[in-house]
Amino acid sequence: MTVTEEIQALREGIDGLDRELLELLNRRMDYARRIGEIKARHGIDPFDPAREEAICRCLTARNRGPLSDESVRAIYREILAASRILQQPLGVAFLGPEWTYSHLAAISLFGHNARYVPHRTLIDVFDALNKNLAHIALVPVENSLEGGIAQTMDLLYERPVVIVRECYLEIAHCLAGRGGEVAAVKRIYGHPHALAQCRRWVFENLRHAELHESASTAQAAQHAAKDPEGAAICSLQAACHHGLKILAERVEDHSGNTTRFFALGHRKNAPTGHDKTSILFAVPDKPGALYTALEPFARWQLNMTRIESRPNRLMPWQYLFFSDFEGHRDDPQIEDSLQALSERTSFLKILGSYPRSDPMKPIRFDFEKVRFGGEN
Ligand SMILES: C=C(O[C@@H]1C=C(C(=O)O)C=C[C@H]1O)C(=O)O
Repeated sequence: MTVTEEIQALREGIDGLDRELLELLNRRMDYARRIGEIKARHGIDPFDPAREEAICRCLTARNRGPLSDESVRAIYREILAASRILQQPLGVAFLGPEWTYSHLAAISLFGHNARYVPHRTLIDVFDALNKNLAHIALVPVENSLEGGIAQTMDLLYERPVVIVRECYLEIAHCLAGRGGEVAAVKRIYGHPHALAQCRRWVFENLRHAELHESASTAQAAQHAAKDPEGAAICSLQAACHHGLKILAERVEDHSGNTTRFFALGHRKNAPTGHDKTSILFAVPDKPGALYTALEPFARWQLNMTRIESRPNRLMPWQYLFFSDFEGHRDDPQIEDSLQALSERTSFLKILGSYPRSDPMKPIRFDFEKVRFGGEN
């Protein structure tokens, strides 16, 4: 057998499997369409994030390779997106323009087959959800280097929203320009957070360049595309989208730069057995108030994964606490703790229970694939 014949024989195997896969996928879509019809008749929201996460979790648990678990998830992200679109295209509002890290986070959760609508400000993103112009609002919550995103925290306090998903995205910045070399760059465009995250690299490599703040990393790429002597600090995807050349990769000062995002909706999730719950509360101004409020969580051995305070802007010198812990609000121990908490706090808002993601395994976008699609 020649090499060509050998490859041809194996390709026949692949072609046969692809035909079977297509047949199976269409049968799967048919079930989803039928479920969609039942949901439409009964006014049920077509999108069920907890069910989707349960499917992915069950499949990755069964997976014996050679597919990696990340690949199984990536494939199912798109299968689920194609399935959802048969029921109703999912409208996702995010902080634009296109190819911001928020856009990438949204794609990592909902696949390429959704109706993504960029908005100019975080307030507009929340408004899109509250005015029912989108099913989901995708917002950044905290960054591993810079901490909580103040405006998101304030809006979570003010607006009636429910957290339905979380995701951690690795923030990998590049320096991208219209051409030339790093040394020829006279102006650097970047979002203030991105500039701050690359401060040392810029000092060491482009000490004399002027720094220009942009409203987003994607807008920085737009500016760089118009300035022959300029460059942007942005994602590879934003650079490719604006036809920029990658002058340097991974220019952030610390590896492990990760941003956490919330997908907000209106409907409470069912438990998946692997959830996290986020709450927001204020305590009365008296000794031991915070300790007393949290005591039931310790008694039930609930794992608190975050606690962060923000000034309450409606009541000066009072504080709001944002806290996350493992488990679902319907779990008996958490129900009990939340009941006790409501009696010991001056304000309590349960922001939602949602499938838990691992901050140590953030979503990474495939660099090679992006470069292949771009100019470089
Ligand atoms: C088909 C359904 O609707 C949507 C599509 C899903 C799927 O394709 O498996 C899962 C959850 C929902 O977001 C369902 O609720 O089961």
